[in-house]
Amino acid sequence: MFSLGHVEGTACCGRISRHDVPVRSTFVGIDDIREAPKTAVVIDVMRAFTVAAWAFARGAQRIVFAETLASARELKTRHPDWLALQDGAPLPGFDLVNSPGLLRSVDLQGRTVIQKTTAGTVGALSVADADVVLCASFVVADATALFLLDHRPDEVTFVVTGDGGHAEEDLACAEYIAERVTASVVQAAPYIERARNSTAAARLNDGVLQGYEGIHPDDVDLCLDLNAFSFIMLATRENSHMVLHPTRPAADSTRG
Ligand SMILES: O=C(O)[C@H](CS(=O)(=O)O)OP(=O)(O)O
Ligand SMILES: [Mg+2]
Repeated sequence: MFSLGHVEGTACCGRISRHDVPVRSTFVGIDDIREAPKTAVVIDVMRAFTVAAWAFARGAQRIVFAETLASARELKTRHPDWLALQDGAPLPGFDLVNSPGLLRSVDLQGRTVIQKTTAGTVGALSVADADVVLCASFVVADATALFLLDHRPDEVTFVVTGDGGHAEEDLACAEYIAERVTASVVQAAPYIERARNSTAAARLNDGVLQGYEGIHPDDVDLCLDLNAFSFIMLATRENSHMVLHPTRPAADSTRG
């Protein structure tokens, strides 16, 4: 498996290292998107794409994004064996909630999950026409950076889904991934601390204190668990749906 940590950050012995090819990164909120970018990385750390990664870790085969709660219920009606997931307190007609702490004990082997959340799934659907759509969070950060390093698009549009494009946890994760693509060594701790001190983290911790359903005491820590998983999450169009799949970056053999 290719290790990002060992790629030289500068030209060495005449060899142009991978990091010398600039990848231009832009960071936008959902409402800033006017046209589909070529390569989009949709970030939702707390909690949609931490939850999505945990769903795959628990055996889910794919995740279908729903535009609205109503369309999620309609999909569930048409496909009763699919599991419907939404954020907030449990709702009638839904099977799961958008909590990694609650999801990590559920067996999802071979299942299709319908996911509708406040920000993450909206962000993914807003760039559905992009050539490449990755959905990411800290738990798949380096794998996502490796994919970008491998594919080296000229430009990457990071969609910061939370708080109108200003969610500190999402921006920190996006900046970490962007840095991981261009620099050979990156200290992750400052990025993780920005997320730990974010409004979203405070909201979740407060929700635990208030006893809100649909939040687990471990949710924040699970969202900050850097590189818990080594797969990426690629979203593609399937018929009229946008579907997320876990994909392993190609095993490295010849990368310099
Ligand atoms: O479920 C979550 O943690 C959030 C709720 S909110 O956006 O912070 O209100 O939704 P998500 O779409 O996962 O960011
Ligand atoms: Mg979020």
